[in-house]
Amino acid sequence: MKKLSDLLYKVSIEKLIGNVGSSIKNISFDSRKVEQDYIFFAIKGHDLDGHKYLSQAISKGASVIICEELPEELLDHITYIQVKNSSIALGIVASNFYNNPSDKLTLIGITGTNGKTTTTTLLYNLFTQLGFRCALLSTIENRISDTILKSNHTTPDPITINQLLAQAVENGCQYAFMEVSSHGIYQNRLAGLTFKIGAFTNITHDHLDYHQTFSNYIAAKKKFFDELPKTAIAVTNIDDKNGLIMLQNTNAKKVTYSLKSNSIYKGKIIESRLDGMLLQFRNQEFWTVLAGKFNAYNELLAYTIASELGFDPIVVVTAISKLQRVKGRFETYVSDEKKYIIVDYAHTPDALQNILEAINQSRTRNEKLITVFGCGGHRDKEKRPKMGNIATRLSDLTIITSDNPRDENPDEIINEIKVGIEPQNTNKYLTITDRKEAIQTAIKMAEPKDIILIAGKGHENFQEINGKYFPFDDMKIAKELIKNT
Ligand SMILES: CC(=O)N[C@H]1[C@@H](OP(=O)(O)OP(=O)(O)OC[C@H]2O[C@@H](n3ccc(=O)[nH]c3=O)[C@H](O)[C@@H]2O)O[C@H](CO)[C@@H](O)[C@@H]1O[C@H](C)C(=O)N[C@@H](C)C(=O)N[C@H](CCC(=O)O)C(=O)O
Ligand SMILES: Nc1ncnc2c1ncn2[C@@H]1O[C@H](COP(=O)(O)OP(=O)(O)OP(=O)(O)O)[C@@H](O)[C@H]1O
Ligand SMILES: N[C@H](CCC[C@H](N)C(=O)O)C(=O)O
Ligand SMILES: [Mg+2]
Repeated sequence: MKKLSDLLYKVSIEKLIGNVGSSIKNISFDSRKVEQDYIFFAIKGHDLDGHKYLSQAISKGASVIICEELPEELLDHITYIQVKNSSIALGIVASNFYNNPSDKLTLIGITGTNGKTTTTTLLYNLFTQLGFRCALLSTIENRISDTILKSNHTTPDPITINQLLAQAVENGCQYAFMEVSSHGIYQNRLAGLTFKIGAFTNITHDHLDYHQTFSNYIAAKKKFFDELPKTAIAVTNIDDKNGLIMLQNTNAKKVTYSLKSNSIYKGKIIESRLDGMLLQFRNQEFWTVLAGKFNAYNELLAYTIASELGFDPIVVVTAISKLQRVKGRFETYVSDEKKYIIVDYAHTPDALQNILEAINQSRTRNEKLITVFGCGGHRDKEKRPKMGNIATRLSDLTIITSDNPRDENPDEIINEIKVGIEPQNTNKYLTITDRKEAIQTAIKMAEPKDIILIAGKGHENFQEINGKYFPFDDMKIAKELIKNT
């Protein structure tokens, strides 16, 4: 049990009704999960308003309500705390409840449209290699040292974040690397956390279904940097045209990295191949098995962060040169017949363009490039025609198929993708709704040395159709089909 008064430390309270001397068993923002002696946070959400569930929370045992609007009828045995923003209060109380774990380790957050999972995973592997116990909060999985825990979000809710970080502290972790999504920033899932470094990868078209406009989306990302303390370091990619905006109003130390513009941490690609790259960071050259220009950015960001944390650049580069590819990110497999399979999580127009350009820059053009991809249902529809345009423009053949249709009709999604195809490319694509069949067709059509890119689902091991999750793993399926074709 924790003392309510201790949990309220740093929360700015507008009005308090009741006493703060009581003991609290746990905290929740979901009335369905409340038990005896819980604090319930009423949050105005995307679809529902948590203020509608006060009586359910109380009947399940909540003794304290933290809300933005007080109910008309107040009960004697309940403590009501009115705040300006319940989600910010939730973040602060969640940190207090778990003894402020982010103060006890070095927390690094990475935001941006693409590259968050790759960079946080590279950092986790890099710092583990340097001999530290580390934690990772990512889209693919959460890790506390060697223990792998399931991840349901890119950036989880504040209770889960603090629970994971507390576990990390208990486990002796010194560093934690986490992905910071724009949803997470906008919904104040990071309130109450102490970051040592906040870093920006890039910003391109995604999630406009949620943020409505591109400037809102930029503002959501920028908020992360605006809220960093003076003691933190704000790192940005200045090759991205919105990179400097992130640093405009931050109190943190400002650090830049780039492959093109002039910056503090300057990198260069000397040679680029499908099986790796020769890179130069500042004046040190090294070979990496990661492929694609975007991975040069991801490795450069990892290098920048490690250098800013005080590690010797030579030690860092040596460790970076040993890093392996991240699951579902430019993951490759070459069959006995020398058909080349690449599985990548490119699920935005920018990411698809980047991976296709990376492949095109590293091939001879004596072989065909076949792209298999679709777009997720119940997600930003503006991505669809753009991705149709890019795939057909940059591949010899495109097989448009389903991603995770969710509650949408997969054929309608495919039709929306087709809208973006330019007239000169209309003879360069097929549509096959069933993703496995689409992969099989690509494998059958490929000849030795041809390259098949399977994009959009990366590490995912399921396909979500109408609320059901069917087992589906692009790489596993491709390998099985290659064996049996
Ligand atoms: C649209 C969105 O982001 N929703 C997230 C948000 O839910 P919400 O607050 O809007 O929920 P709501 O349904 O409107 O309900 C409002 C409040 O009423 C409460 N409630 C509701 C019903 C009830 O009976 N009792 C009750 O108390 C809810 O617990 C909530 O506090 O806050 C929840 C807790 O943090 C999240 O789990 C939830 O994620 C949903 C499931 C989701 O799908 N989110 C995706 C889009 C997402 O967050 N993605 C990003 C980025 C992905 C990427 O590109 O990498 C991520 O970080 O994962
Ligand atoms: N730095 C980068 N710049 C541009 N594209 C990238 C970069 N890094 C990765 N990509 C592309 O974006 C895809 C997704 O990468 P990654 O999973 O690392 O991004 P993310 O930011 O975690 O995405 P999500 O928002 O889904 O969590 C990769 O499969 C690759 O095609
Ligand atoms: N985190 C992203 C991942 C999209 C992956 C793609 N396979 C899809 O299902 O649209 C999202 O939820 O929008
Ligand atoms: Mg991610």
